[in-house]
Amino acid sequence: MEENIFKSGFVTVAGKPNVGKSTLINALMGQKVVIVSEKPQTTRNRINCVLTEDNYQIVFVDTPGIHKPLRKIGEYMYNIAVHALEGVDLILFVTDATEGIRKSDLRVAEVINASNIPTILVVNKIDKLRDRSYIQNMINQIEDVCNNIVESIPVSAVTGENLSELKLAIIGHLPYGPQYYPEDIIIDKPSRFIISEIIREKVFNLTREEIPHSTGVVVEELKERENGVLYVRAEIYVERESQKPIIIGKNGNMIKKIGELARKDIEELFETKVYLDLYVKVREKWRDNENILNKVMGYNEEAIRKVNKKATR
Ligand SMILES: Nc1nc2c(ncn2[C@@H]2O[C@H](COP(=O)(O)OP(=O)(O)OP(=O)(O)O)[C@@H](O)[C@H]2O)c(=O)[nH]1
Repeated sequence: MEENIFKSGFVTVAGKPNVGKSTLINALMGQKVVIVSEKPQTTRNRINCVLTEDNYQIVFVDTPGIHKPLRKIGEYMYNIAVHALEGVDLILFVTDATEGIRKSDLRVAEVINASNIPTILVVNKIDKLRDRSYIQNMINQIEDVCNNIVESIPVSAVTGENLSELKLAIIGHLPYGPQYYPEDIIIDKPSRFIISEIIREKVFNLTREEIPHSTGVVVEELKERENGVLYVRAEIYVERESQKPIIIGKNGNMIKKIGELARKDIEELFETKVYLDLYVKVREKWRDNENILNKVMGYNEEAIRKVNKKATR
């Protein structure tokens, strides 16, 4: 492959929580690689998703939504998101068309403007709009704050409207460059992380109120047994004793459901039979416990620094 005809680059997908960043990445990737839920602040970590074709490689950097941090974990998520803007080739700034432009979008716009990195504004969820005449006004409001917007494209990550135009625009703004990852890599995280994310997605989607945000998942053991079955032992952390029975559910129904759905997804992804052993543990205030965040969940300063593209290359 000649380098001078191959385009490549790191593309950070940024925006406030719940605007559809992860859904957009899955749609552009053509398969589900990152978790999605209808609740804000689902994405907690930085995840690189790699799309390789004959003449280009796009490395999408999925980030937590940029929002005011309330806890230690929120601070971590904020830092990850802001640092993920450093040193990349392009930013996709995603907004939610159904909400209009809010103060929280303008705060993100200021952070993106300060980065000086070429940015495509993506106005998402247009499938939900009854009147599309407001879109241009939203674009103008963002362009007033962000001097680095190179193009603005309304899309729907769910119906796929305008996604091929968006993909062409992304490739158009990428530099010529090397293939950073081998073509069989689609996500640059260890298996344990990917599995814990799949389980976390099920908890997020099946539980309500404060439960989803109070839970964390740690894969404690992962090994292939002699019969070819992949054995996974994972712990679901909750913050209070009273939350434990909610995750377990009546007669263990909830944890069974979480396990069944997660097992199916893990089996599909790893193309093997899986035995999933789930436990619920109370870890008081784990979201403010630096030791748990750093050592157990891998949310640490080093991980934040690693978001810099130069370090990844
Ligand atoms: N109707 C519609 N819904 C969408 C679209 N894109 C995303 N959604 C929904 O919006 C919700 C949030 O989507 P996510 O992809 O998890 O959003 P996110 O920005 O990654 O969220 P955080 O992880 O909180 O930062 C989900 O319920 C999606 O199904 C879209 O184009 N149209």
